[in-house]
Amino acid sequence: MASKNSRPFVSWKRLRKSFRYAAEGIRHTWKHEQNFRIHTVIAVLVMVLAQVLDVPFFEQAILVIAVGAVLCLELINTALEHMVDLVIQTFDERAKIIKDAAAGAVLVFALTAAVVGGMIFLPRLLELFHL
Ligand SMILES: Nc1ncnc2c1ncn2[C@@H]1O[C@H](COP(=O)(O)OP(=O)(O)OP(=O)(O)O)[C@@H](O)[C@H]1O
Repeated sequence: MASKNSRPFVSWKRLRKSFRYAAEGIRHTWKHEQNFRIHTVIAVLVMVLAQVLDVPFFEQAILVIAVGAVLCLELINTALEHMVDLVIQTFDERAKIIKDAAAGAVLVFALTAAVVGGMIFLPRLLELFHL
């Protein structure tokens, strides 16, 4: 029997497979979760606006982290929703708490990202429109 230790340090086949499965998870979430689609479109618009307003590189990096984290939380929220549905098919107060808390985590970080976006964009937009 081949032991785990005899595996190569990097198996390109396994690496390709793990990327494929991750892409399938993202595709599934895009297809079935409206909030993920909305956040993805907002993420793209935020990065386009950052280019248009010539936001400095470091602040763009902060924006990338903020929008990326929102999308990651959406994916984790979707995973949790499915896990709960797999384990509990009836109404259960604990299932409600798990789903609501996970949704709350997405909301908290989405609001945090919105504040970060406001801090970066608002002064530039006000200056642009001479306000
Ligand atoms: N098994 C359950 N027991 C108790 N409450 C549940 C259960 N499943 C869902 N809920 C409640 O219904 C809400 C919506 O759950 P649902 O699984 O439909 O997720 P969703 O947020 O609507 O996701 P989607 O975007 O896929 O529609 C949850 O946040 C939770 O309050």
